[in-house]
Amino acid sequence: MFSPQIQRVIDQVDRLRETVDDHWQIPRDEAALLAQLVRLGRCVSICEIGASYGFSTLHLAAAAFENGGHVHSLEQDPKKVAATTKHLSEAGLDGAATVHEGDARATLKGMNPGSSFDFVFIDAQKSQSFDYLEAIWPLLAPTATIVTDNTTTHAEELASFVAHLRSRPNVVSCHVPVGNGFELTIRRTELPG
Ligand SMILES: C[S@@+](CC[C@H](N)C(=O)[O-])C[C@H]1O[C@@H](n2cnc3c(N)ncnc32)[C@H](O)[C@@H]1O
Repeated sequence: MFSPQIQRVIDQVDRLRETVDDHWQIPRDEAALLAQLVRLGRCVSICEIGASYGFSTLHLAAAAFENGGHVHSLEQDPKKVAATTKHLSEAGLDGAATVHEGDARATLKGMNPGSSFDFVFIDAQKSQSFDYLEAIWPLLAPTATIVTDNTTTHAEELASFVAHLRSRPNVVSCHVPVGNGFELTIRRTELPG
């Protein structure tokens, strides 16, 4: 599914699950599906909120690279920013992704990604989900996919957020029970408002 160089780094970061307490990365099957969604949508301008050590970032960047696209990944922990940047470089994907250090809510406010985002992966603090959505909404392309992680593992905590997402204009949205479970939302400006 990926080149040997990229797969080697993905496997290396995957092993952090056994050694690092704060890895918090999505399961392998979910990461593979994310990459397939980016490929399927031919997405080129991707935003990730919450990189951790770069497991999901590597998948998104590998698929974005195939599409000639770029990932902007937002992470507040400097140690994880450094690690993710290193992992991207080891995978030969440093040109396909930029890791932005800081609170995503502030980063998004000052952000000019060049082209509006056609794919967003939200995987940071569940209690801040509404803030991320409000900050990202003006930066979305007319057709955009938004994946919100943990809708199985944190179903109760995310219930009002998911209900809100589904009620927004120009949106179709459903639960995908893979990995941690995620909400797959498509915003298309020509859908009913
Ligand atoms: C679940 S982990 C991300 C896992 C990663 N997506 C993966 O699957 O490999 C959540 C990350 O979000 C970061 N985070 C939490 N709140 C944040 C915020 N407000 N801005 C930026 N990063 C944040 C944490 O430091 C943590 O590394």
